[in-house]
Amino acid sequence: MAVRDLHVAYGGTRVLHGVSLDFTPGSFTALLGSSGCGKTTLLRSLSGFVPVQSGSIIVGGKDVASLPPEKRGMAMVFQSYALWPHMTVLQNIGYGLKLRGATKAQIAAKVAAMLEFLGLAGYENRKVTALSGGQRQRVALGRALAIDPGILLLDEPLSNLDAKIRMTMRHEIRAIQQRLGLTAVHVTHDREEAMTMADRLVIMQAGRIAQVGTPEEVYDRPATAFVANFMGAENVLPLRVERSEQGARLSAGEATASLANAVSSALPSGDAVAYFRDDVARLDASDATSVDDLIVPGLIAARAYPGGVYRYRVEAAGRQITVDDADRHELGTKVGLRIPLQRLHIFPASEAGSIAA
Ligand SMILES: Nc1ncnc2c1ncn2[C@@H]1O[C@H](COP(=O)(O)OP(=O)(O)OP(=O)(O)O)[C@@H](O)[C@H]1O
Repeated sequence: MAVRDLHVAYGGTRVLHGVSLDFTPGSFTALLGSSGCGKTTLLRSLSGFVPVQSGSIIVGGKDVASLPPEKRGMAMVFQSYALWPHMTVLQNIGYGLKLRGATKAQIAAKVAAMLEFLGLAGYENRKVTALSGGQRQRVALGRALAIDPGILLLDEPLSNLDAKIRMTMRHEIRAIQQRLGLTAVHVTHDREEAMTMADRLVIMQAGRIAQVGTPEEVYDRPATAFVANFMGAENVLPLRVERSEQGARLSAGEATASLANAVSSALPSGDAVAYFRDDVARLDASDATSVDDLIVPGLIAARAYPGGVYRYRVEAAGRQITVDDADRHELGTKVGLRIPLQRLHIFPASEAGSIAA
C-alpha cells in the first residue's frame, strides 16, 4: 500500500496537507502525534470512511481512493469496539461475511476458527454485552480478521482497556499481524505502545509528516525539535554553539564544554536549543568540572519519589529542568547539573520555535 500527496479537509478546514507514505507488505506502522494532528483522519481516509480531496491511495497497484470501504481489502478495529450490542459473538464476527454473501455453514466454520485463534473458543452464542473489555476487543479483532483483509487498520484499539490487558493485547495483536502477514497501520497516543508494537513510526505534526523511521531512529535521532520533544526529550536548554577548526564550544550561561570535530560536524552554529530526557542528566557537586559533559549550575526546587530514583526539578540557566537521580538531596541545595553532550538533541534556535518558549 502507498499513499501519494494526500489532501483531506472537513468542509473548508484542511487537515492533511499532502501526506505521502509507503507501507511494505507485512509491516506494522504506528501513527503518532499530538492531539488533532490528523492521525485518525489519515487512517479513516485509508479505510474509505473519510473522502480525500486529492491524492491517491494505492493498494496492489490500483488507486482505491474513490472506492467504498468494503472494496479496499482493509478492515478496521475501533477504540470503542463498535460491536452490535444486540448480537451474539457469532453474529458480530460473522457480520462482514454475511454482507459478502457467505452461507450460514461457511460463517459458522470461519467464526469457530477465528474464536479458536483468539482464545475465545465456545463463545459463539454469548451476547457481546456479557464479555469483558479485553474479550470484546478480541471479538472486534475477530470481526475485522474474518473477512481475510490484507490490511488491518487499528484506531486506538487498546485505549479503553486497563493497563494489564493492554499489555497482553499489544503482544496478541502483534503476534496475529505477524502470523497472518498483515500490513497494519495503528493510530495511538501511547508512545510506548507505538515503540513496542511497530516496525516503523510515523510522527505527524499539524497534518504533515515530521519523521518516519524505526523506533530507535526516531527516539535516538529525532529529525526536528518537535520530534525530539514529542518523543520525550522534554527538558529544554538554550545554548550557544561556536564552531572552530578543532570542533565546537557549547555554552549555557556560565557553563561551557567542548566537542571534537567528529561529533560536532552536524551541529548548528550560533543560537541553539538542546533537548534531553529526564534520565540523561545527573546531579553533581556545584563546583564539579568536566571536559566531556556540560555542567550547568542549578538549585534544587522540588523533589518527588516516583520509585527507584528521585525526580528533581532544578532551576538552571533560567529554566526548570527535570532530572532523575539515585541519591536523595535536600531542597535548596546548589548543584551542578551534569549533562553528557552526546545525549543532547541540538537544533538551531530558529527551528525550535514555540517548543522552546
Ligand atoms: N468529522 C469532522 N469534522 C470536522 N473536523 C474534524 C472532524 N474530525 C476531525 N476533525 C478535525 O480535524 C483535525 C484532525 O483530527 P484527527 O481526529 O484526525 O486528529 P488526531 O490526530 O487523530 O487527534 P486525536 O489524537 O485527538 O484523536 C482536528 O482539528 C479535528 O478537530
